[in-house]
Amino acid sequence: MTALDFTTHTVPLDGKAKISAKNVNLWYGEKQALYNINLEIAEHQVTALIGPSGCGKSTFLRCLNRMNDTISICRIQGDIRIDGDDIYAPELDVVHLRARVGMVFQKPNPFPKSIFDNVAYGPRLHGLAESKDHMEHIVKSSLERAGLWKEVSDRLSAPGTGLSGGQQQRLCIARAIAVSPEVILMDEPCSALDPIATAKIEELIDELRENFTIAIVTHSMQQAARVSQRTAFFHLGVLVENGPTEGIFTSPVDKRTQDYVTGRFG
Ligand SMILES: Nc1ncnc2c1ncn2[C@@H]1O[C@H](COP(=O)(O)OP(=O)(O)OP(=O)(O)O)[C@@H](O)[C@H]1O
Repeated sequence: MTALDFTTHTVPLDGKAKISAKNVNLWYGEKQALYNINLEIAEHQVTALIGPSGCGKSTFLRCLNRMNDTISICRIQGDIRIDGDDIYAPELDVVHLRARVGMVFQKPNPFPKSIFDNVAYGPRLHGLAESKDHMEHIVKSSLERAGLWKEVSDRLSAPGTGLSGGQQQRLCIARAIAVSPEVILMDEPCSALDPIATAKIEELIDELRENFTIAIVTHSMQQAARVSQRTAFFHLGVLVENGPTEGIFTSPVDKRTQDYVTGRFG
């Protein structure tokens, strides 16, 4: 077995970092899944996390809103900050963190509630609406921003689970937006969708970056190229290369990145 190559090539951000991860190591039990990750995520940009299956991209994404806390055998070391706030600080309120850093999963997972209540869930939990009218405004504007309002405005009390797969995923995006997060994490959000629904979500991602910082895990290099401004390539738990997306795909520096983006493995 060849030794792991821990080299990381980084093209620094040209704007502000919203998230900064330093020397992040992570273990599931005895097995190390992330090795000394140093990555900055640019504000109001889309950062794609790519790499072969099992390379640690979802694990890293889940570090950013402490979703890994729910896995008892998971242990993390290092420093992750959002706008300078240490998200692993002992006094930090994880519920508040997850309102700042929302998440959209691979499979659309609306709650078994009405469309309205799916979107109103977070604002209710966090006491964000001052009145019934205010709540209605939050729900409407979240559905509008998720590009779903026109399709559901006449059936807000129908179950969210009755929508098509693509609509359900946009409902989940509306649910994430409703609490005004600063960052949205997306873990392969289009993998269960057909090409038309995928195109709609990709378009939406591009619009959302105006107001949010987005990190997206994707298996599709075409998708990473279409939606992201920066790309981070992971391999065997190591962050191999990160920089502007075009550079990663057209002139990668590391042989491992070259092999992946040219389809030699993965
Ligand atoms: N809950 C868990 N318990 C134990 N090991 C885990 C757990 N989740 C992930 N792993 C392991 O950590 C490593 C990284 O997994 P991760 O899911 O982050 O990779 P990935 O790059 O997102 O893969 P994929 O593209 O297949 O989703 C893998 O070896 C995986 O088996």
